[in-house]
Amino acid sequence: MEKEFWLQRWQEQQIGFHEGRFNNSLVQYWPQLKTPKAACVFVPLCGKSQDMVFFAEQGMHVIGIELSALAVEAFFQEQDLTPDISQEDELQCYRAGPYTLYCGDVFALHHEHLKDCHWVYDRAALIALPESMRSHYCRQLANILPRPCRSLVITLEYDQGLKAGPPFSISPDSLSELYCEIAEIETLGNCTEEVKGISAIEHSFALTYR
Ligand SMILES: C[S@@+](CC[C@H](N)C(=O)[O-])C[C@H]1O[C@@H](n2cnc3c(N)ncnc32)[C@H](O)[C@@H]1O
Repeated sequence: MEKEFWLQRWQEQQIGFHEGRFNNSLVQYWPQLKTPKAACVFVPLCGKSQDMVFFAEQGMHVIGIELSALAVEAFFQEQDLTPDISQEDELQCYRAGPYTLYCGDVFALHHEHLKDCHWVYDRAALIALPESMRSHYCRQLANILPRPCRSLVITLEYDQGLKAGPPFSISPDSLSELYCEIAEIETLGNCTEEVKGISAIEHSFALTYR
């Protein structure tokens, strides 16, 4: 999607993707990744997701990247935190408590930003991107993340003929095509979800980056 599309969604508060509570699959499957205390988790395309609070409550440091300053500022406001704001090249960095949120394009991040992040949480990030951007996104993460690195990835699968994305439908086969050369993929489970009034399957995967 064009950046303008997302900035406008936030401007108009068309944020139906925002759950406002911890994601059920996150709560169910994250413990299986056995993250050590005080680890650092990267949340790409983070919006103002409450899931970042889930990680902070477990003693983790959270690094997020989000295009919209409205989303980043709303997140800190809702957490009652006043961030320090600095400019780092093309990115604005907001820091307060256990959160470091970069405002800008995920493709502007580099290794230095994530050097301590051995964990990743991708909910509504990969599936927010059109097909033309997906492999670029997966390769970008693979290039900038340290090793070892594990990721919880949550996708939605539904009949794309019934509704246009985002969110885009990504089946386990498509996920495997995107990541087979980048990571070992373990299927964790699935459940049914409603997306734009139609039935979808939410799939959860644990990736171990090669
Ligand atoms: C579907 S929302 C999901 C937000 C969050 N992960 C959640 O679960 O609520 C996708 C988010 O990605 C952001 N986004 C889209 N393209 C981006 C890019 N190239 N770099 C950084 N953020 C981006 C959008 O502004 C939007 O907030």
